[in-house]
Amino acid sequence: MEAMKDVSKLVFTKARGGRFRWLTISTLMLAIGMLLHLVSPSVAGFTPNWMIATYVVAILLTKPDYKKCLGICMVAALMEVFTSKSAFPYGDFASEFFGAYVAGFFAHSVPPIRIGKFSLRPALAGFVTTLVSGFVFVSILTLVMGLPMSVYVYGMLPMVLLVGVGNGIITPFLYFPALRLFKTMHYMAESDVEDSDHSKIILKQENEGVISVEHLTYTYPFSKEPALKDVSMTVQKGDFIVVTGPNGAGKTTLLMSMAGAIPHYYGGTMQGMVYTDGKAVTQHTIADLASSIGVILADYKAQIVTLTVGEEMAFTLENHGFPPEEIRRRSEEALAKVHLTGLEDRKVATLSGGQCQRLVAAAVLAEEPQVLVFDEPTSALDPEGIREFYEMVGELNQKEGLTVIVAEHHLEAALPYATEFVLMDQGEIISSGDPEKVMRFMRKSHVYEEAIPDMYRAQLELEEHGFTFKNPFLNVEAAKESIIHSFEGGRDNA
Ligand SMILES: Nc1ncnc2c1ncn2[C@@H]1O[C@H](COP(=O)(O)OP(=O)(O)OP(=O)(O)O)[C@@H](O)[C@H]1O
Repeated sequence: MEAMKDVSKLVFTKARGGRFRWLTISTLMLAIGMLLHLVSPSVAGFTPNWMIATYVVAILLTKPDYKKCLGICMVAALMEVFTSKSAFPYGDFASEFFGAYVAGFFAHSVPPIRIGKFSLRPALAGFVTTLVSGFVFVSILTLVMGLPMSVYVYGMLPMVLLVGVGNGIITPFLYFPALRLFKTMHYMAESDVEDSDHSKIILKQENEGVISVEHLTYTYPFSKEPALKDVSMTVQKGDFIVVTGPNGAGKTTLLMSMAGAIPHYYGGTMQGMVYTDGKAVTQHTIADLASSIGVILADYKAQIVTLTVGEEMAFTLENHGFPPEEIRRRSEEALAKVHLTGLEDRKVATLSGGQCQRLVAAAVLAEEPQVLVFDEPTSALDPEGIREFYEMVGELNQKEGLTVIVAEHHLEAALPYATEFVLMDQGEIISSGDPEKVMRFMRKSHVYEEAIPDMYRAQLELEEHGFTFKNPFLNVEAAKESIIHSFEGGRDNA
């Protein structure tokens, strides 16, 4: 470790984001490579190696780490083995092993080398990767088949050189249109800049808490204005935090930064830092973060990937490699917590919206996270569904000790459970603390005043007429008690 940075405010992060986009782009490129391989005619016995050209393009575009480069190239090799007419197709596995590292080297360590706006890197990467991969392939073929040296030297090696030149020409023709296409789809990073590497610095959490957001200013890729501006906030174990604010205030962005999706998935630029479990979010892997912080998105149906409740519960747990009895135990416990016990065989399509949402919560709970993050969970629920939802989340918080963070516009049902209420506007936290204090601020400053629940608004209006109340009207019981108390002599000026 080189340097000590204990002032989070100074930490700058640039991330390309899209941790999984490499998979999408590579799959598409390899599919294109396979099609071209099958249909391209050979000219005088010569065809370019489309598979190498397309995996080089995929690796240059997405710059995955070397392990992922190897993964991409092994898939390419498998496709080559299935379609190869060579006498020893398995040599492709060895040749593409070397190809992976050469292409990875060009992506990570070779600068773009520009002539005007045009980068020479794709042509060079296509040429050199094909030479290395081809050389390994023909050498193995010669050895395995016992071919004469003269065939190797005067036939195969010149052919490798020729295919290398061919690939040096076709690779840019694939690279630049693909770059343009994926950029218009916002699949690409804004620029060639590498992700910030914080591996050599010690980042120290300043405030204690399971999550600590410290002076965070964050700008999405392709965006000029920051979505969060110098936001600081601490989440303590067992907290129930409700975040509100007008549309575009930055609620989802704040939640995504606490869950680590920012910057790991979204990319963008960040000043300041978010810490979970005492560790900077940029120094966690996304897998670590996903198992300690469970996220239920506003579009929760997009998180369902299987057909039945039981399958959905098992899906992530199987991916974690848990044995069947552990999967059964965790599934049953998590379904019980969201009141869906016994529905394992039900088709997901037959569940109500509220049940689907609880299923997603159960699947997340089965991973036994410490923190649950809900982004606008009640936007598609009716009033009864909203009430039931908060009863369930309230139980998870109070009985199971889970820390809960919710972005919410429907405050009436959420606030009775809140230990802390946060008001955001234009990317900033403008008030936070107990719900009563923040709602008074909303009323006084006219920021998102319309979201104040009717019951509490009535209390504030009555207070403006000189009444005082024992308890804030955060739920019917508290309001009833306060009104009775007031009639029994709590009125100030009347
Ligand atoms: N993926 C994105 N790329 C670029 N800008 C984004 C992206 N997502 C959100 N923004 C912008 O960031 C700002 C904050 O958005 P965010 O979704 O966090 O607000 P919000 O308070 O959750 O709003 P809502 O209540 O409408 O969901 C907005 O200006 C929004 O346009």
